Amino acid sequence: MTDNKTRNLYFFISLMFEKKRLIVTGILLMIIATFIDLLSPLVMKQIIDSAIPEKNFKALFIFIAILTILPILSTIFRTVRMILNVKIGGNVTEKLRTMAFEKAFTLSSINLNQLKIGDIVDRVTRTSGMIGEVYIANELLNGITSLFMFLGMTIFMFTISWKLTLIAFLVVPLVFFITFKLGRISETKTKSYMEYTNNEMTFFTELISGIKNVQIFSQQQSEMKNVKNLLKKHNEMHLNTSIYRRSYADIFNQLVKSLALGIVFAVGAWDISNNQLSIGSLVAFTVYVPQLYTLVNDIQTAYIGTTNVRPIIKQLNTFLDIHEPIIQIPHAIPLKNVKGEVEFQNVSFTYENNRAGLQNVSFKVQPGETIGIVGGSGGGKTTILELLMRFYDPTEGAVSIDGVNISKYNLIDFRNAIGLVTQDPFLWNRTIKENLIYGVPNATEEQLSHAIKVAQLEEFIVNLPEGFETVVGERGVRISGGEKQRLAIARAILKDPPIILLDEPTSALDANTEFLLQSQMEEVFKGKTIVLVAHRLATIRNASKILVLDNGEIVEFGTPKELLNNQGAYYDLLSKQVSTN
Ligand SMILES: Nc1ncnc2c1ncn2[C@@H]1O[C@H](COP(=O)(O)OP(=O)(O)OP(=O)(O)O)[C@@H](O)[C@H]1O
Repeated sequence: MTDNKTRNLYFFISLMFEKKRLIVTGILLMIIATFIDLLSPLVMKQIIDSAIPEKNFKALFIFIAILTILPILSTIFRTVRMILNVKIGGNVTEKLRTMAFEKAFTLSSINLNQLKIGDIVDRVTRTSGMIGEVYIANELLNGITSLFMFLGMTIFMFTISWKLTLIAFLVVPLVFFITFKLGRISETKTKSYMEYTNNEMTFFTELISGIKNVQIFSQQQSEMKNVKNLLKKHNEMHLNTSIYRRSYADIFNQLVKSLALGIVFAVGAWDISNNQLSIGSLVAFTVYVPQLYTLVNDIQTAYIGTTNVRPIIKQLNTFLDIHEPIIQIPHAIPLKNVKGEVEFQNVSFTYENNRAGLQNVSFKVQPGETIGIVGGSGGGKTTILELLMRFYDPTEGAVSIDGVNISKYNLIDFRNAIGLVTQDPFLWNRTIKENLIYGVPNATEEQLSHAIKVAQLEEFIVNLPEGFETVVGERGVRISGGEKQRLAIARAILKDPPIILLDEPTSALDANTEFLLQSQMEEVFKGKTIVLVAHRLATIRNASKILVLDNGEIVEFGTPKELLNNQGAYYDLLSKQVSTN
């Protein structure tokens, strides 16, 4: 749904035309309501000009009854119209939120590293809501209907007195002039307000997720000071923006309305004294003029709203148009019946901050082999897995699976062929079962029991108050790091992909559980290609090959036996670990 061209204002407005029937019904309801409103002054005119002077009490009674019923009917029609507007605007918001979510799901790691969670949440919620629910539902649709009404009312008033109509219109251009001026100022104010609230939202989102850290470092006071400053500035900016958005316009409109009414009254009174106008007609005009200016007010609000929505649209467009480097090429190759050969050919990779992750890395893993990757911290081990998941594309060289560059594969097929277990796996705030079958919704009870048995989770789950149905908390806060890791391993077992990437998957386990889990994993993962990043060298003792990395470069590659015989980097690492243990 997200195209790469920036969407203009018309694009956003056109989204509401999906609900054409509702729009037409709303306009019709409004025409009826306004027609009803226009009738009331006419009835008043009849009461004053004929029923009272003729002492026609029957007519008077009927007119008064009509006067009582008309506003009720008008209110009902207006209310239904308002509900329709909310529905139309809500539909636009829903569409925009869907677009924003679709975009969010395609964000590559490069963009996710740069964007802030607060920004993404803002685009998906507030920005989309402001366009659909506020601008379209409240301002634009009201303005369009009022424009129709304004034209209709002008004709209606003309039929009663062209002279008073022209007088009532004398000051209308003044309103439109001021509207134009205010619109321009308001757009600038809204722009800075949006930028400010955006940064504020990002700050708050980070602060809330870091509350524990605030407590650890006892920074409550200083963070509270930051919060108070931000909130104070927010209030000032909000007030300033609101004043330009509405208050000045309201005062000015009232001024103009009173002026128009005064002139109409003066000219009307003069005409009555010269027998050129009936009292009833003047009374009708004193009702019409404020109504007319209410419509002008709505048109004005729509105009100012249109200028204000531009910066909001720009923000949403900027998000929707973010360039995605990791895309699926047209006519991508489906990846079925994976053998599991993994190859890095002269791969170099630089992170976006120009820090080299890997330099000229080449190695090959045969189907069914296990390769252990070791090396110092920051050596590039995780980067190898990130490239293998195609979270990033290499700056140079190629990563291939079964002899084909992975960028040529259908992205979904490709990611389905790989299971990734990280050191700190992400868990949803859902039940254990829901977390386990995430990505494998059709897993059977037997598969589930088998996976938890292999992952050494049976006892843990049995002892939970609600077993499989226990909710693990946001990011799995209610369970331990080791339990999270075992759940992630169970998930990979359930997914059963031909290639498995393990990034220190058992680092949080005690030696005994790790040993049991390892031997079980070796059994169930037999025949699969495994890339295992390890700090504890004991975990890769049975690997087919070992790759030693340092500063993004390969310093050694071979079978464990070969590397031991070499007495090089791997031998040194192993000796250090043995002596430390
Ligand atoms: N998202 C990123 N943006 C910029 N630089 C990064 C990013 N991720 C990693 N790096 C840098 O790339 C280099 C390799 O990092 P990598 O995570 O692959 O190392 P590692 O061998 O897995 O380290 P460790 O054993 O500490 O987990 C490091 O210098 C790291 O600071």
